[in-house]
Amino acid sequence: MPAKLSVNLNAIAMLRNRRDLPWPSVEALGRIALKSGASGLTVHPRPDQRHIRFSDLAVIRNLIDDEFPAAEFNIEGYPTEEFFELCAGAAPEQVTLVPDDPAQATSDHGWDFRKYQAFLTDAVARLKAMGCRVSLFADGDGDAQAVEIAKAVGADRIELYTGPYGGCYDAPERAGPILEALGKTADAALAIGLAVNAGHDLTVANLPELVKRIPDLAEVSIGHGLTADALEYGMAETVRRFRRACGQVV
Ligand SMILES: CC(=O)[C@@H](O)[C@H](O)COP(=O)(O)O
Ligand SMILES: NCC(=O)COP(=O)(O)O
Repeated sequence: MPAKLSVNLNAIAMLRNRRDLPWPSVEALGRIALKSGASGLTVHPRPDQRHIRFSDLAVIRNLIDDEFPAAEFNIEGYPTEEFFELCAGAAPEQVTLVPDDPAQATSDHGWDFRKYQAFLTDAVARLKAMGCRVSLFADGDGDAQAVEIAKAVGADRIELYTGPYGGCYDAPERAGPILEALGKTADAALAIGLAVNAGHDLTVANLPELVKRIPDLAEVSIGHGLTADALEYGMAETVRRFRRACGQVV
């Protein structure tokens, strides 16, 4: 089965937060994404709420429940008490735990599974008790032992951190070994019954090779590149609408 697409709304929320105005609306754009066949919506609320606000979570939960009951809500973040409370309130189908420092601009590494084994065992158990599927953000460095620890702490899935792969956009000759290491990590996970997600800096250009190397990829979550494309491919019609609003005959 082809990988499912979960649309990450963080970039939309970040644009919205430039002004004290309700647009672009995470609800409206989330609705368009789901109407267009995305299988879920992803958010990564950070403690300073610089992208997704905590109040967005109920809006997205209601959107899914009321209009797209087959879709999934995926919430990503570092497991603080505040994060557990957000998950308890929003009841996401999937939680992806990410080892982010609050000051980090964006996610840039997976868990150190050896160091955080006990911590993750507790966090995963708490989330599973809430009924959430749990995925753990993992470096795609081919470390099979790390993947075994991800399984041992009770996770259902890992999410491969694809930032270094996405970073090869201007030097595709560097992508081969990075893709192979991601593939080896996925092979190790799938062999022990862990499903595999992937995300970070994925694009229309780099997805085909990724899904070819990892045909059993369960889900990709994509925000930044997808939002950039939405702007680029939506710009022409939008300029025509504004020209009409100016009274121009278009
Ligand atoms: C875990 C991950 O790689 C992404 O979810 C990332 O956190 C996207 O969030 P930002 O768009 O806020 O960088
Ligand atoms: N989990 C990765 C994600 O949700 C989106 O990352 P990006 O496409 O914004 O880099």
